[in-house]
Amino acid sequence: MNKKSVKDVDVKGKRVFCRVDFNVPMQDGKITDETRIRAALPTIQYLIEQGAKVILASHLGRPKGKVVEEMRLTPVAVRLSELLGKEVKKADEGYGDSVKALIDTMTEGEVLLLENVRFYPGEEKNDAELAKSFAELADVYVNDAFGAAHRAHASTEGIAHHLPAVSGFLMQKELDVLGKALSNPERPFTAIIGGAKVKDKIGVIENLLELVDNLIIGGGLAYTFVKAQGHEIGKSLLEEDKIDLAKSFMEKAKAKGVNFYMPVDAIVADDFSADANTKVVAIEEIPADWEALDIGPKTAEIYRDVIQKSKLVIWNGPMGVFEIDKFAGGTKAVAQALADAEGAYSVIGGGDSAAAVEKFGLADKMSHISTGGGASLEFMEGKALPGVVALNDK
Ligand SMILES: Nc1ncnc2c1ncn2[C@@H]1O[C@H](COP(=O)(O)OP(=O)(O)OP(=O)(O)O)[C@@H](O)[C@H]1O
Ligand SMILES: O=C(O)[C@H](O)COP(=O)(O)O
Repeated sequence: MNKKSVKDVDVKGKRVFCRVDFNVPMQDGKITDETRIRAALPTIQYLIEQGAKVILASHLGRPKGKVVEEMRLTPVAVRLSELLGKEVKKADEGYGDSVKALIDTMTEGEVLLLENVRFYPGEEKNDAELAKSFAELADVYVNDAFGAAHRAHASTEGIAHHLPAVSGFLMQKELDVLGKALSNPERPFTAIIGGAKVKDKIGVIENLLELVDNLIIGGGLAYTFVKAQGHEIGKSLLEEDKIDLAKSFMEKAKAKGVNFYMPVDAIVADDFSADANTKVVAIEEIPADWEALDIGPKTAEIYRDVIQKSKLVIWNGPMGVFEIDKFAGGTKAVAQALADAEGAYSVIGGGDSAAAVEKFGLADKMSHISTGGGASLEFMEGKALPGVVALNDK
């Protein structure tokens, strides 16, 4: 990567504003998945060891510029303190005099977590004044929030214009792994694209069609492609206005010699629920009153075979409604195929696919699980990430 990292600056005794992505799922005030907190530890620990005054900032949820009590970062400070084995102070504000006073009392190696930066309307607007207010708290800016790097916000982009601005270790690792995969892929290179909607995956399919040997389609978005092939899809998810686009993707794949894999069978249900009646049908035989909620066993077998023969696999989006056990089989089969494919480097593109791999207990079998959902998707679309662009060049 051509951006400076935390190793390229002297942080000893300095106040370091470190943007992390602690946007973790919470239920009743409890953190239900702490992956993102753990992923930020190497940078935080390094800053502590180097004798920096570590000022951490993050968003949590989407409070839309207002204080939302349930979205305070207090539970994160408590957990982080346990993971670091040292006290993490927690500010009740994100900037201003009260925060400055707290920072004035900090000694080298101490850690302070600021309040949710999205409590301020200026954060998501990338307001210049707010960015300055954040910058006034520190001497150096470190961005380790890969998960939020696709957002041009005051704490991810604006602040970088006021301080020496470098990347953290997580940011570096994510960019290195994803960047290498897209610029110099080992072949055969396979991309698996699932999830709910074609509309959300247009950019990524377009970009990957230029790069991959195999493109595997699954999830709700697959049925717009099935319809584009001329089959009836019953009540399955359909984006009418994307049928022509789906056709053009299939034609482009053919022209480029990309193998385009689509479901050949599906698990259909008479209702979108855990108690629905289900059956396996061939893809051209989806009954009018039923909806396809998972790929079928024959499809899973074909996809497994392609995955096994690949050297690099990138996966974004589940193959079915994996939150309901009855429709989780296809997603699980793909996850298992990746886990078993010893010769393949497997990259999970964050979001729901990462949650699925966790749910099936296969996370430690994957080569890299991105901490960014939207960020990894935009990266795979070939877009520049504002939070990265703003950092200092080497
Ligand atoms: N056949 C299907 N019919 C309806 N919904 C489906 C189907 N297959 C998958 N889904 C749903 O798609 C959702 C995931 O889609 P989404 O596009 O958000 O995936 P993603 O890109 O992995 O997520 P993220 O945006 O978090 O990265 C899941 O909630 C899943 O239940
Ligand atoms: O969860 C994420 O993908 C990141 O933390 C970004 O969150 P956002 O989609 O609310 O900007």
